[in-house]
Amino acid sequence: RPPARGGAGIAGSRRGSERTPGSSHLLPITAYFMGEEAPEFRVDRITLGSKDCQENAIVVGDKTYVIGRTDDDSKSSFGIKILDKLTQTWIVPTVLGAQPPSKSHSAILINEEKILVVEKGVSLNDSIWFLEIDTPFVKQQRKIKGSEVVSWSKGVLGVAQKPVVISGPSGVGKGTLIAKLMKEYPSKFGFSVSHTTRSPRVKEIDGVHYHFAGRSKMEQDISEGEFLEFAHVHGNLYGTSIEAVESVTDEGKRCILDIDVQGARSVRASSLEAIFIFVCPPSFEELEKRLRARGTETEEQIQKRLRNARAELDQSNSPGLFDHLLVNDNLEACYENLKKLLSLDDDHKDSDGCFIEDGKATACYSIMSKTESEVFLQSETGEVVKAAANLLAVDLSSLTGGAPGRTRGLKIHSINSIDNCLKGIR
Ligand SMILES: Nc1ncnc2c1ncn2[C@@H]1O[C@H](COP(=O)(O)OP(=O)(O)OP(=O)(O)O)[C@@H](O)[C@H]1O
Ligand SMILES: Nc1nc2c(ncn2[C@@H]2O[C@H](COP(=O)(O)O)[C@@H](O)[C@H]2O)c(=O)[nH]1
Repeated sequence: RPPARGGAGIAGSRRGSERTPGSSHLLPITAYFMGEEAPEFRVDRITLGSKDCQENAIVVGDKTYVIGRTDDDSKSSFGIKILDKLTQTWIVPTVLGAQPPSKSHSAILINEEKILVVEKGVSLNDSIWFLEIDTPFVKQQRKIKGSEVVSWSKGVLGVAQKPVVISGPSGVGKGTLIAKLMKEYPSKFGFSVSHTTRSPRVKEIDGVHYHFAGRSKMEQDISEGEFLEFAHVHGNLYGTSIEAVESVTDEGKRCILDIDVQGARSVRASSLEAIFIFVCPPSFEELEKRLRARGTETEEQIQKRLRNARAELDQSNSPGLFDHLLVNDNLEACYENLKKLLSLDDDHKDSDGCFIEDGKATACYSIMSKTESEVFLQSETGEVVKAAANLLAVDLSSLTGGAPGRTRGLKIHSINSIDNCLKGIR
């Protein structure tokens, strides 16, 4: 809200079956059917076995994941089915996460947790996806739902600066400080727009200050793993959707979260690496004065917020929770201190780790082979292999995140010749 505004718990598969290292491999579904007896499998409108790889079957232990494409009248989408070899049954899993564009693709098993899917006919930036089949998030969701789950996660080149979590009691000036920061550095920082069940204040805009949401829809989205954190604050439900944070980061900006202490605790416990700042008032009396002067709450609400403020101030010293405490006495002085804190954190300098000049150009790569940490992609645009960009290596050694957000830390570089590529494989 700059400055209007601001959980608990991110979300992990049953994996009973044994897997022999090296037993996983990629094969066309047709080959699978030819080689082994399989139960009847009817998928309406999945294109099977074409040269364009509109479907793949990937064997992981006792399961075969079939990633296909279904077309209905208006659009095509991915269809995923799992063949359980032990029970000889087909399972249709719940598929979480935004799915790839679904044109045509190639796929390969990266490890027992995820499958790399490379889309063709879209920009390189949009072409790399992971289908998570047994990551901690998928395991957790499987437990919650009591049924089979898989989840998409988009691969993003490079790493971003750590998000900044700002907490502190209501009325201390978090929103005011954030608004100053966003005004001075509009291209550097982006605000994580939270969801809340509270009613909008005058001048608050849906989608800008908050996503104002109905409780049942918000609770459903939380149960489906869409939230990084959520909390009941001053009688309402507030939460940070994963999309709120990822969309800021996708724009190349550093994400600022204005959330309460419970939310900060949840983010600390999540996989999101962030900087945590607690903003204190110079005194309790001054806090009360600011809350009243803002004039946005009823007397009853002010009393509730002040009661909660005492508890939040008590928790500001919780070991390992906040990295920095800032006292907001004089606004300008506090803002300067905030800026100092943020520029000190340069351990994650902006870098996209990408050596490809134009990630926006349409790409048509398919998976050629893989080593321990790299996957080699070959361009299908025609020309022979001599052009550098015809062969790409995707370095998967430093991936971070994953479903239910993005998989970041991809590095892609071009390979000069097929010989270099083969050397990598040998
Ligand atoms: N250093 C300061 N000195 C005096 N007033 C301040 C100072 N900082 C902020 N204020 C004022 O205090 C009021 C509360 O500030 P703000 O709305 O930014 O608080 P907040 O921490 O974001 O509250 P909430 O958690 O309820 O969203 C505002 O009217 C703001 O103008
Ligand atoms: N845990 C979360 N807390 C949040 C979130 N968004 C805002 N907040 C906090 O709520 C209070 C009240 O905000 P207000 O706009 O009603 O005054 C404040 O402390 C915010 O920091 C959220 O997504 N998660």
